[in-house]
Amino acid sequence: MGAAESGKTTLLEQIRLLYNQNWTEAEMFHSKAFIYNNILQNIRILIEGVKKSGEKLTNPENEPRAESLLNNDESRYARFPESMANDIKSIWNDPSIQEIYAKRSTMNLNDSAKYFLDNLDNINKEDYVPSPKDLIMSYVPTVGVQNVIFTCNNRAFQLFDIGGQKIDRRKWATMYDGIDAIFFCLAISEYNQTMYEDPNMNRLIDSLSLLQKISDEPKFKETPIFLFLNEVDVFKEKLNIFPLENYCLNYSGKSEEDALNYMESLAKQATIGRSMGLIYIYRMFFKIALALLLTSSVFSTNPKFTYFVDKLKGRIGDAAMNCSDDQYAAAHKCFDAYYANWNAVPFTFEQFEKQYDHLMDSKGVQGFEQACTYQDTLTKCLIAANVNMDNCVTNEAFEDWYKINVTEAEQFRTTYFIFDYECNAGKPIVTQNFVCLRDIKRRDKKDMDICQTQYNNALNSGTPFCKAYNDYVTCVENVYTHYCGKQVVPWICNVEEIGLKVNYDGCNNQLQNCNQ
Ligand SMILES: Nc1nc2c(ncn2[C@@H]2O[C@H](COP(=O)(O)OP(=O)(O)OP(=O)(O)O)[C@@H](O)[C@H]2O)c(=O)[nH]1
Ligand SMILES: [Mg+2]
Repeated sequence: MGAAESGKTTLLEQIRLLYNQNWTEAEMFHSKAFIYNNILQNIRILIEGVKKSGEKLTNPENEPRAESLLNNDESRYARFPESMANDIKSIWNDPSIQEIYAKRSTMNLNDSAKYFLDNLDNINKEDYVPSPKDLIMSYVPTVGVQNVIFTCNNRAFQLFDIGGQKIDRRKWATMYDGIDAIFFCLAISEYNQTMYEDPNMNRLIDSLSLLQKISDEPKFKETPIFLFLNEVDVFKEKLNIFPLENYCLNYSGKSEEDALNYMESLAKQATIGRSMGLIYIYRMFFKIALALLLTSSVFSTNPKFTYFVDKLKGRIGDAAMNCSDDQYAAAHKCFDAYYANWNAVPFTFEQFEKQYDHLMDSKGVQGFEQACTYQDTLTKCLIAANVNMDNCVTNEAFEDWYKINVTEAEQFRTTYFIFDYECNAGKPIVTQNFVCLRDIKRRDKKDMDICQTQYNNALNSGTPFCKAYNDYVTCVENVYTHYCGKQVVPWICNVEEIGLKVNYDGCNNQLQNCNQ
């Protein structure tokens, strides 16, 4: 859900790409028609932009061409005649148009204008077939309902996409039954824009009141909302040109981060009264990059990217969270009791590690045994509450409970799994080699840095991520063998692999067998 042009269909298309769902010929045909329409609309907006600024086109020959484009067919959904295509190209390359394009955030210009105008030659060919990237970049207003079915984590999902223009919203209520989760898109970049449908209505205000309406809808009382604060890229670009305080009078922040936090606070206000487990807010930092990257081989092997894709899949998986509010609250209590043992104040991962090291240093192997009793109590508590770490205690849960950022949330959550291993299957190795394993962290700093550097270099030179990670694990194993002996290899191998697998499961069959 979300207002028009907030990115709903873009999100759906990305999901389709992730799950390898091809477009049908009819859809292709439909989108292709809109690409021509997008091109014409965009060049018209640019011409109007030059006019409004009181300027003229730099090349006088372009003036009559521009007039004819403005006065020609209202809209166009097919290839341009040769002469019209040439006119558009000539105008697009006009310095005045390029200058106004540079200031595009002042206009309601579609973000993909440049992409399509630059590619006009190709698009206007008789045998042109839009690429996935073209389809993602185009804006095809959704009329009625689209639906996609895909499988993630062995669960089948049916995702509906509905039109966000005012006229379409009237039909929304007919879809409210049987919905398990809502993806809501809010284009935060629109704070300075008004609606096509209602030129007196600010788009951000409209979007927020729509969000509030959905959040307050009795039928969605128990339905989780995944809120995507979208178009962060455009938002950041705009901030310098249109200061946020001119539009949001009670905003007094200074930085980009302040502005983003402010937007998030508006979204929170609109969803006030929802329990934490029923609203998840994400910032779409990746703009529409996800699908574009997916289709580009340069990026699809980039570890950061594959990691991200996996996270998005995880998030979609979260929609299926078979974790009730009660389980979520019970899990929170289990972790609160666990962390109370550690007395890490302030509650940061660094402080937690300090407390851990202190216990190991002061009490030796007994300290480790003590840490394992905390861990056992925690695990028992989670089992008693029938809580599954995978779909209930996500990184987002840690962020939510402890008001920490995602990096720290990941560190805390990963530590749970590593301790779980160390206090069970890995326990004999840890207790038998305790002092060496404890002290190696300090002694081997330089050797470990070498492993890290080799790993970074491998990635930078294009080694596939899983191979680079595997080589890194081998390197670390060698360091541990050198100081503590071969018997500790299964331990370090497992610790390193768990650290990866908790957050990314794309390498499972490509990592070495740790033999334990
Ligand atoms: N720069 C940028 N553009 C985006 C982003 N998300 C979507 N877009 C573009 O915005 C346009 C509108 O996106 P859609 O996904 O079609 O919008 P919608 O919410 O489905 O709109 P309706 O179907 O009319 O309700 C498309 O041209 C997208 O390529 C983003 O995060 N950043
Ligand atoms: Mg749409």
